[in-house]
Amino acid sequence: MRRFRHGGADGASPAPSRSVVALVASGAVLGLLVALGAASLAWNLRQRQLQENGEDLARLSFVLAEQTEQSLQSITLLQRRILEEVRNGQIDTPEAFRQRFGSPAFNQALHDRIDGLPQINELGIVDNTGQLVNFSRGWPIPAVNVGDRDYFHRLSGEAAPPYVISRPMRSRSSGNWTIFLARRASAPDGTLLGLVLGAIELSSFEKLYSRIATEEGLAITLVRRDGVLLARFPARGEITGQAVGTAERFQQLLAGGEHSVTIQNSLIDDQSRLMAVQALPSYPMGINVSQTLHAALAEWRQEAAALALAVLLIEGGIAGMVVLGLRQLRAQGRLAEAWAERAEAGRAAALAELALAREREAAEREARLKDRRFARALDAMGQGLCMFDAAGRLLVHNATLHAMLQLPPEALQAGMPFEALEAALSRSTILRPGDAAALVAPLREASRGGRQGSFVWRWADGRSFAVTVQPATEEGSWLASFEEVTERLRAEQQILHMAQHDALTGLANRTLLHERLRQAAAAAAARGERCALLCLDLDHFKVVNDTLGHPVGDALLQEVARRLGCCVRDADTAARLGGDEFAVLQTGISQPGEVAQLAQRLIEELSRPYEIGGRQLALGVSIGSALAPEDGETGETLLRHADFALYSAKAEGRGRHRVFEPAMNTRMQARLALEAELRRALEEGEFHLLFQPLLSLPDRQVVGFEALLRWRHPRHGLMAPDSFIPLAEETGLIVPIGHWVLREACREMRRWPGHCRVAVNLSPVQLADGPALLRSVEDALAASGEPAGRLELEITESAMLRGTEEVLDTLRRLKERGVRLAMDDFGTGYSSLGYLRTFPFDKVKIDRSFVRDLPHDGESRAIVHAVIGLCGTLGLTVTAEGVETEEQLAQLQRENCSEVQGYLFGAPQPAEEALRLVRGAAARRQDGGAAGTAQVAGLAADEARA
Ligand SMILES: Nc1nc2c(ncn2[C@@H]2O[C@@H]3COP(=O)(O)O[C@H]4[C@@H](O)[C@H](n5cnc6c(=O)[nH]c(N)nc65)O[C@@H]4COP(=O)(O)O[C@H]3[C@H]2O)c(=O)[nH]1
Repeated sequence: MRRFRHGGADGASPAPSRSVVALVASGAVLGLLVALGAASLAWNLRQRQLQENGEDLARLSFVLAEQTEQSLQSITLLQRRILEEVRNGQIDTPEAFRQRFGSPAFNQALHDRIDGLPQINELGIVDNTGQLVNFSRGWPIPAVNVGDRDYFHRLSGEAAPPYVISRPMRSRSSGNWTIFLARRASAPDGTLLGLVLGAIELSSFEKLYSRIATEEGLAITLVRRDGVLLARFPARGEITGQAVGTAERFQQLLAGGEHSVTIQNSLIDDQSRLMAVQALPSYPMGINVSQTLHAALAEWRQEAAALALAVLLIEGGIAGMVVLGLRQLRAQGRLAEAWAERAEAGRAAALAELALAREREAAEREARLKDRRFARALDAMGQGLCMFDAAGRLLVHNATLHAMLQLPPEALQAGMPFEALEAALSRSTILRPGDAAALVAPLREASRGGRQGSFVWRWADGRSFAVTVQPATEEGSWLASFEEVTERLRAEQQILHMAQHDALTGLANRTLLHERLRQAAAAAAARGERCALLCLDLDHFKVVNDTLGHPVGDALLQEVARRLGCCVRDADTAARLGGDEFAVLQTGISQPGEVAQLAQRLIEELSRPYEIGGRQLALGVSIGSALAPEDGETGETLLRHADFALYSAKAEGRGRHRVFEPAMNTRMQARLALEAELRRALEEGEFHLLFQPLLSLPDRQVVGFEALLRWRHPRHGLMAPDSFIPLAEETGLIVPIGHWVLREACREMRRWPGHCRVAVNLSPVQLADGPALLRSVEDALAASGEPAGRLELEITESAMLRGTEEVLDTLRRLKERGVRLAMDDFGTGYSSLGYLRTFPFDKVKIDRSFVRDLPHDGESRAIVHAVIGLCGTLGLTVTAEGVETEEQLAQLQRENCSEVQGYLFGAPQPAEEALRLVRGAAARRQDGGAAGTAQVAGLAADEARA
């Protein structure tokens, strides 16, 4: 009381003025510290945001570079195979090159080779003058010359590089923006023979990028290392093919290491961008994935705004407190004066004190309000937040964190140590056992000064949260923020999954299989852990796909993949290598017999009938396997050896499993040589036809011949069709060969009397392309000038098994044209009788396996009886095949069979002998009498025996 009176008396009180200065100074220092702390926090958040976005961009550029590399690898593989053919075929002049690779047969081969490789648009062959001589797009080849193209100049000159990736240009065959991967074919003396071209349309890259680059400000660019722009999303068509940088700039962007991320000014849109550049490992190209800084920092701007608001509120709070303190000091001063001047005016002083108390109360209310506003701002943040002091006790947290964890309001309390926090989290209804401990352990570590930075907190229910731990103030307090990143992680996982899995079946793709194979082979070589690679090929899938259409083919492949998945263990890898090729990597093998057991299981499972779209389908599977480390120590060797074993399995009749043996290496070379020879045989005229007579009953008159193909091989001599037709069907060569057979058979028929027909065998592969078959038949008939009714086409019953509307339509159109249709090998397929009603056949040929056992075998007798009876009802001719004895003939005559064919009447014979046979028979008919016919049979039987 005295102190106040004294100060008030001399009018210059030093104590209150010192308090005022101290109060204002501490308010200013506190405000400054808060502002500095917030600025530092904002800067750290910005750096973290850039780092996270940069990592995302780097990951994406890596995945896209891998995928582009794969596309180019598939072209390179196909080109190398063609260049190997140049070397193996000892092609050493440009003329020989043009002849070998400019043929229709090679056109079909090109088409087949890119079948199932959607990333390649076209394969082409160019001669040494730049003239296009073949391409996979079709036949005939348009007159196109690429002699003026940059890649032709570079590859045709001296010291040419092994290959060139062209500038983007409009393809002269398709008109679309395209880049070419061109390789030079040289003779052994270095002479230019021509080029092998692989084309990729740029729109395929741009489509892919547009699907991926959905985030704002994202751009994906494919560039050549010399800075030429190949493709970009968002598209900038006007600068495609132009240099948008230099080789130096490209190097500079890569300088930061494999996954370098930098901030650069884009040379394309002049915007400041966060860029990640990834070079392709084997080609002079790179992927640049970038995001505008504006878009990259969008999230950060929101956080910074919330922080600024929070700082503003805190600063306001501090200012309020200072003002309040000043007022209080002033009030104290006034009160002291009042005490001094009016000591006896107790009542007035009491009133003043009361007023002061009210004022203080109001100021406190104001401060509480500001606190609440601050808390509300914190709660409004999208991220969950909590702050800990240096001793690891909870200081502050926001409502977002509460909501995220679905905790009751009182669960988190200021001052809580970690043990209490873990106990509180364990009471959350959505956290599972272990989730709380998984969070608190790294937080505790952070409080000891260990782990600061970001980590992902995964919940047992599949959700993930990015937790960022960072220092908050110098006194050792620190902040943990929580953001749900489940969707973002899922999207990243999905991109990774897409790059490693087959889109149709979801199985591992070739890239992933190679990776796992490499790891397993390395483990086998280093630690003796055995693994095996099984290569699978679906028998006859191509025919099903071609005849029933791709949707059915796709559904079938998906079902195959599902069954495959059921047969293997989790540790194994089931993969689709493309088309109908699958593979299984079996690991952890203790006995080699386990491989055979798995192969048997796969054969049984995949051969069970399939029900697709209400239709029953049958497939077989052939399997080849190789075991590591015995059969190969690297992934490549294992794959090659399993492939050889697969070829052996297919060659031995399909539907079986073969284990790799060293001798297969040699056999494989022989098979590849046979394939090359088959291609050459057509051009060199090594095929010819034999003709086997068809006789009517009961008069035994020759009514036609079946044309049967033979190959006069320069080294192996005469080859029967069974030894090369399956390979011709597999490679598609059966189409040009079948066309030759039709023309040749119709040409020969012109020399026979008018009542004699010629029968020609059709392969299911020919039947699969109806329009091409119709053209081929038209062409053969037009060239011979003979009526269509003299041509009979034999279609095997197994081809009909895959019958569809399209096949039926082709048969109807052939029938409308007047061609006769015969069902061959009747009785060897399923539900044969149904086909006779549905398909427009004129004739049925009973398979020789039923005729062989006549007349003694009761079952064969019953089948022959039933077929002849049914065909009689339907008005169809019946030909019995493979008649060898008089006994068989007598039984067939008893059943009223209408036609016969077999060694008893004549073996397949050269055209001149067939001609002599019909002319002799005609002469004898003019003489009249069955004696003549009997002679025909006797003569033919002699020939058969000879
Ligand atoms: N045991 C016995 N066999 C007899 C008798 N009479 C004829 N054969 C043989 O039975 C086969 C009849 O032809 P296929 O059933 O159409 O069966 C043919 C046909 O499916 C196919 N083929 C032949 N030429 C062609 C062709 O130009 N194109 C197509 N796609 N396939 C052809 O090759 C198969 C085998 O032809 P080839 O070896 O010439 O064998 C011929 C013929 O020599 C007999 O009394 N007893």
